[in-house]
Amino acid sequence: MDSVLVPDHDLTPDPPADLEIAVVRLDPDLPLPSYAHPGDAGADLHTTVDVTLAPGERAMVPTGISIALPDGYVALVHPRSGLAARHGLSIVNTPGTVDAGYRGEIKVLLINHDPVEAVTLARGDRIAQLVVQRFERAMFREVGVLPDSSRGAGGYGSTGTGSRS
Ligand SMILES: O=c1ccn([C@H]2C[C@H](O)[C@@H](COP(=O)(O)OP(=O)(O)OP(=O)(O)O)O2)c(=O)[nH]1
Ligand SMILES: [Mg+2]
Repeated sequence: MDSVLVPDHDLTPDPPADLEIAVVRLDPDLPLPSYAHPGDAGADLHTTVDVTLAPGERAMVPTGISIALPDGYVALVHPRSGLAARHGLSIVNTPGTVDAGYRGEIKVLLINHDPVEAVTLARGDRIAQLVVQRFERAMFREVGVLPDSSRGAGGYGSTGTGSRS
């Protein structure tokens, strides 16, 4: 091994942001999206409304913010693992895709997967997290035959589940 990359996210209390994103607060009483810890990938989003989801129920929940991403960036709306573990709460379309040109309010399509318990969220609760990423814009060039690969058409469990070592 040539080198070991040493993480510095715990050593730098407040690392500089890599990217500035314009945000409009449609609900000025609620905070901007924010990272819970230095080095976190996801900035938490808040609900502007009280909401209760019965078992199996889903709802489109407003976050009170709209953003303008620079070209070449996307924001992905991911579930929070604590809510998933405790309540079975997830996102129907996880991860939701917020396109760079979208200027509307970011909304979260929550779903309660718990078979028995309802889940209640209060205005201001952190319900999801936004991960901002660069992406590549592809040019889909049609060809007659694809290049060979080791995997080929194998998928959907073709390698099994046991240890492969
Ligand atoms: O979880 C999400 C997913 C999407 N959006 C917003 C931003 C996104 O840019 C827009 C459209 O999303 P998407 O492309 O996933 O939906 P669609 O069903 O393809 O709608 P459209 O035809 O408007 O693209 O909706 C959200 O606020 N939250
Ligand atoms: Mg779309």
